[in-house]
Amino acid sequence: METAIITVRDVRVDLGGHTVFREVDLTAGPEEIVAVAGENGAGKSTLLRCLAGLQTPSGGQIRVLGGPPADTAGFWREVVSAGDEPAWYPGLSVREHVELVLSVHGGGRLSVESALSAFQLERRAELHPLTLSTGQRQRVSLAMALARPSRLLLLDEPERGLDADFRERLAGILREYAAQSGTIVMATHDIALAEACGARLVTLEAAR
Ligand SMILES: Nc1ncnc2c1ncn2[C@@H]1O[C@H](COP(=O)(O)OP(=O)(O)OP(=O)(O)O)[C@@H](O)[C@H]1O
Repeated sequence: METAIITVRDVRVDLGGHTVFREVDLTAGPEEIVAVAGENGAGKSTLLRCLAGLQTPSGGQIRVLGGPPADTAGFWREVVSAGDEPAWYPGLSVREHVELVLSVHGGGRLSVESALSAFQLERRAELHPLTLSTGQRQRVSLAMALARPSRLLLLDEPERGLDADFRERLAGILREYAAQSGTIVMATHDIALAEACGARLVTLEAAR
């Protein structure tokens, strides 16, 4: 029987005195990519925060990797979350940012060189991320997320800032991650990317 990596049952989130969404159900298994679509404000980022243990639901149940999601070191050894632009370390190049992730979380998935190559960053490797374009910085952020070993990727609008060619390339990278027993849940406004990934599309409806 397939082991669920994520189970969301009848979840509701209230924020600032308003219900963001209610009655949300979601499951994701190994080798599965789930794309969460929905209008601005539907709660896609909020749902990802719940899956990351960074937001407690107001009702319902969430299990991630067999237990409630928890913002703990053990949890983050298996889970990678990439959304808002990370805080770039002063004085560290693109290459050193990737090296830093691998030195903290362990290597084994992608080498520094293969991560730089997969994300077409070789010619920018010695620069500081803040000297790169928006899309190039997004590629660094994704390279850091994909280089280290993990079982679950939580991606908030991974397409942000990426050109059409690179979105196509990203679809292949994400498919490969899933094919290696990974699970991905991503919030996206790019249905073509979701389809190119072979993702199961789930549309989140904002509470009215
Ligand atoms: N800390 C907070 N306090 C009050 N309301 C919040 C808070 N965080 C989010 N919200 C509200 O929750 C709703 C959902 O926000 P969220 O960012 O999850 O939407 P989204 O679907 O990711 O939107 P987008 O497509 O624009 O990225 C919004 O109406 C937002 O204003």
